[in-house]
Amino acid sequence: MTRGILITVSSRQTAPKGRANTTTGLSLHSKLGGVYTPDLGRDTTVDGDPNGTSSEGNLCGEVSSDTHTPESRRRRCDRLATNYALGIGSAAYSLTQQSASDQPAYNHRQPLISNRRSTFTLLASLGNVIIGSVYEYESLNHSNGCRWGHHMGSSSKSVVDLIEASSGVHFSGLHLDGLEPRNSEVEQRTTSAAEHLHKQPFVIGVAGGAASGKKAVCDMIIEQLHDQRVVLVNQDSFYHNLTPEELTRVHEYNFDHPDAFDTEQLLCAMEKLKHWQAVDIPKYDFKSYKSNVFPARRVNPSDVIILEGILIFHDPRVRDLMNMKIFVDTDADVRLARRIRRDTVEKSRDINTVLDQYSKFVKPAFDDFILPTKKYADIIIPRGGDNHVATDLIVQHIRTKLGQHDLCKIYPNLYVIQSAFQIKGMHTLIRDAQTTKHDLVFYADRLIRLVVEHGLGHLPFTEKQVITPTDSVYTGVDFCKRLCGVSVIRSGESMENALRACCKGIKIGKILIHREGDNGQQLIYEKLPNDISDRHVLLLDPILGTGTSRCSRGLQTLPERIKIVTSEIEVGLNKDFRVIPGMGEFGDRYFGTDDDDQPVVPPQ
Ligand SMILES: Nc1ncnc2c1ncn2[C@@H]1O[C@H](COP(=O)(O)OP(=O)(O)O)[C@@H](O)[C@H]1O
Ligand SMILES: O=c1ccn([C@@H]2O[C@H](COP(=O)(O)O)[C@@H](O)[C@H]2O)c(=O)[nH]1
Repeated sequence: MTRGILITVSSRQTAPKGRANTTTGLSLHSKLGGVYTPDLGRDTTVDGDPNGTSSEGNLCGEVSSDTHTPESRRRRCDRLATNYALGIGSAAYSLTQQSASDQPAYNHRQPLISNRRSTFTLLASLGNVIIGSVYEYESLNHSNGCRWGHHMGSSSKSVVDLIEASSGVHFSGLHLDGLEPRNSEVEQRTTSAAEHLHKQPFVIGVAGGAASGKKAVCDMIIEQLHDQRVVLVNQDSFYHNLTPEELTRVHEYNFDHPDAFDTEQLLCAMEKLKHWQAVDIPKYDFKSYKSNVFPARRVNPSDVIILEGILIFHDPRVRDLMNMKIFVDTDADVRLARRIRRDTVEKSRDINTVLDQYSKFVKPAFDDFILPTKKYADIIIPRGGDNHVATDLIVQHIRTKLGQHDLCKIYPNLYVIQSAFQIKGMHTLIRDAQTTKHDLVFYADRLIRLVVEHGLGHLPFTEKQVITPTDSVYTGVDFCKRLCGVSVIRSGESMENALRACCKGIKIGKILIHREGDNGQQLIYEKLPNDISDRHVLLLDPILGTGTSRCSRGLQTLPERIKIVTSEIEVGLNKDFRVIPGMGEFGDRYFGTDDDDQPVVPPQ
């Protein structure tokens, strides 16, 4: 026997006529006066079964409480990790897992399945503000025995009430813990975050053994980026000054140990540069072993900062500053030969001292501290400065990143579809408060279709050969077919048609998130395909505008296999936490619920 909630109604915009599964009609008045018809589980279909008649995929079907225990629900949501989040405007929403580091490696031909505890990570990319919330799925009232498909808190309001409450400023699940909306402190925090993030420099780390050619590589990068503002910061500048006692026994001092560096001072300097402030960087003197002999070097903030040094990848806090990590990998004998020449010629040291230092400190430290950091590198350059192909590729990548939005420089998983005047034009119309509903829907649909197509382009594929009508072989690709969509009620429903148009018969689930949380719960309703764990998930949410600093954690911990695709990134938030320039209440505008004269009523 099956039991559960069945709420299926058609909204004027999206429900095809004649869909058979409507059993309960339900509509509500939005705060703005329009009538909104919730679309909970409406007309969701199964792969190859566009009528949604299969019991497997009929998400509007009834729900058995015993087959959907909290545990099974949790497991299924754990698996929601194979996701793509699609959005227009500032949309960026994803479900991700808590521990990115212990995930199985991404295999682009295999959907990822995991039973680990999930964290729902809500992401918003608002111009240069990254804000949002993170909350753990396990905290979402599993113990109340609530059934799959029901709204989730025992003392929660009805789904309809919650949708009603969700109208107004669209926050898509803003977690308001510790955040008092509309107070001036928060406003200030938001503004300053926006300012800081506005000019995030691109930070490149270059590590490798002493005399491996790090400086040579940096010089080549700087030379090729002559039209950009690039600064080089050497880890050498942050050597601790030697005490008088250490100076008397300098040959016993280990300059290759991580403790030889004042990493706190380096972090301080980087903090300033990242926040667009000039900084004075000491100049280390290899002869006196002091960094206060020469005047400090004034370093101005720049678009690109190169951090170079033997142990620059050693401290995780320094590594975390980097957008790109390069390890210069040069043979030990080449390094030694270069070092002997450099230290005898440039530093006037005698060869025995150089060899002693090498065997006592330099080589052991390379093996113990430097080589183990090679694993952190994004790029390993064999032969150092001789490798022109590698430096060309690196410079190309940096140029691409510099041409992108700041957020894309920092977060490799964020994709903004390439802007063209057509796209700008559609945004112009959608954002224009004077645009009629008819035009808004028309242009939003066009734009959404592009975002969906773009998102689908990120799906895994295999090579496929076909025979053309001219009997020729064409080598192409075959995209993964195990897909499903999950729309975030309700504005996400505006994207369902585009997804259906691109993927015939695709299953689409739904989630409802309450912006302020209902009894501490933000995930209010969910209806997901049973076999979601075997599918790649496209999460649909057109606009996302939220407001806590906790969100940056979400973006930073975003596993690579979760991608966010959007058509534009907003400038920021205003004092009322509305996305600016924004496009207003997209759901209301799209579904017509902001228009008293045109109520949307379900077909009876
Ligand atoms: N490709 C190369 N061929 C010959 N000598 C090199 C090459 N790259 C660097 N050197 C020399 O080796 C020494 C160390 O190079 P450098 O780039 O300063 O290494 P690091 O910054 O890793 O200490 C320098 O004297 C430099 O002139
Ligand atoms: O006073 C000092 C300080 C450092 N060293 C050696 O320098 C290298 C690191 O510099 P690179 O430019 O990266 O080669 C390191 O191996 C130290 O041993 C020194 O000899 N004296």
